[in-house]
Amino acid sequence: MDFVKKEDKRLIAKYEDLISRSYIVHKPNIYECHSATSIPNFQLIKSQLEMAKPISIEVWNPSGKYRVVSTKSMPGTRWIRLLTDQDCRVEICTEKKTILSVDDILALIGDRCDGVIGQLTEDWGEVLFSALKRAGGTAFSNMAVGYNNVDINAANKHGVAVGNTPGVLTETTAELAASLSLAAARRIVEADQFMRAGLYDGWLPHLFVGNLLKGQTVGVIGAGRIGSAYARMMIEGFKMNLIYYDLYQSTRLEKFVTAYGQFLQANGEQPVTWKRAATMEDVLREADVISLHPVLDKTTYHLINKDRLAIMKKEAVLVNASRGPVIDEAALVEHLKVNPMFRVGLDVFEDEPFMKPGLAEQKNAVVVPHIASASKWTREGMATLAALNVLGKIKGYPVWADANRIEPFLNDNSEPPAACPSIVNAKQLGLPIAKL
Ligand SMILES: NC(=O)C1=CN([C@@H]2O[C@H](COP(=O)(O)OP(=O)(O)OC[C@H]3O[C@@H](n4cnc5c(N)ncnc54)[C@H](O)[C@@H]3O)[C@@H](O)[C@H]2O)C=CC1
Ligand SMILES: O=C(O)C(=O)CO
Repeated sequence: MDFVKKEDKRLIAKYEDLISRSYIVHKPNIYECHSATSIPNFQLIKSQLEMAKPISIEVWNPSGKYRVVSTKSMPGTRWIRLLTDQDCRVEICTEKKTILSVDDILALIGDRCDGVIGQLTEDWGEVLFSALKRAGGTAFSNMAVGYNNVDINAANKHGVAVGNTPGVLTETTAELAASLSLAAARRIVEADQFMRAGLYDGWLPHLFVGNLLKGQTVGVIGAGRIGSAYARMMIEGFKMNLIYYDLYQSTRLEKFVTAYGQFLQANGEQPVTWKRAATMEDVLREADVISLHPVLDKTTYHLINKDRLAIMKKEAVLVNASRGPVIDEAALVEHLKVNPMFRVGLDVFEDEPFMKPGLAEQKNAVVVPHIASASKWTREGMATLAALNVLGKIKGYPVWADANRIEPFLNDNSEPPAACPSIVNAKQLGLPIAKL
């Protein structure tokens, strides 16, 4: 008997026949090689295994018919069970490095792969989609709602369905944007640092004076799922008035504000109001707190630039929990330097994981590492939706007709519908749509 470390799995995959004949057995941390001497070229195989720079993986249901790769370990186990129950062999990359390169992912795809669950940090373009197609794959899903890291044209060219994970992260992300709004408006992080530094020596009238939100105007740019949920939180929670800018009218949001305003008035309070702005500049000029929630594409790249920062109120709060490049971050750093009362709350950065020079030193910036969707329920749900997107395509299921109504897929107590929850290029690929 001999042993090969589990990290050597990538090359082991080349010797699947040995594994299938039980010469090599999966154990939690190692591969146990039985009857080593009877395996032809065992020493050669072993030295190749030792020389290679392997991609370490963990395997579930090794005998599964369909090979599904996840480029990262994801929260929860339901997503794994849903795949293994449907005859999938699941390989999860356990490599220590945070961001996998295209070469790393090519190695994971290998010669035969039915589908991949990937992450927003990865560059999914021509190279990876052509490799996936060559390996027999037809399905990819981002574990994210945003898919600006994916070249949809390349996916279409190679007939690969691209999934994303809408809805399950709407409230969680909006709550983080609301947290950043409050933290910036009330200078929470600055005050925390002051306290921990032992500088507090008694209450003072001027100590960490910030902005009151009640009765002020909240501006939302991109009033889709998350932008609308954020708007409701700020309106309902802090009785702010709304001004929003989106390419489309958000009728549901407008109706909500109207009804809530009527409720407040009926209770003898000042009603809240809403306005759909004709231009983004109107939002920037009028709002006291502005939160960015559009998709990242050509139309929203550097949406907030030097000129647009200049028209915002000097004491405004700007929040970004969408994508970093929506703001010209270098221009923002300069703006923060000369406008100490202007504050920002940032979850995302232009050159993630880096910040532009100077940003970390600005006290009027609250910065967190892209955690807006980071609640347990949401992250487990994202993993489930991503897995079901890939599974559904592999099994030939239709695409769910309304990606905004994904609750049936998230119920732990029942089996999910036989459908792909959200495939963004379903139309281009001519995929069938499920009846709800
Ligand atoms: N920081 C984080 O962890 C997270 C970030 N996100 C980001 O938030 C984005 C939005 O997510 P959802 O609300 O679910 O998407 P959504 O599709 O419901 O909303 C996006 C909205 O942006 C609008 N829009 C597009 N182009 C625009 C433009 N040029 N000007 C103004 N509005 C424009 C769309 O009309 C749509 O209403 C995602 O694409 C993703 O990049 C999402 C979840 C978590
Ligand atoms: O879903 C997304 O788009 C994220 O940024 C992470 O939740």
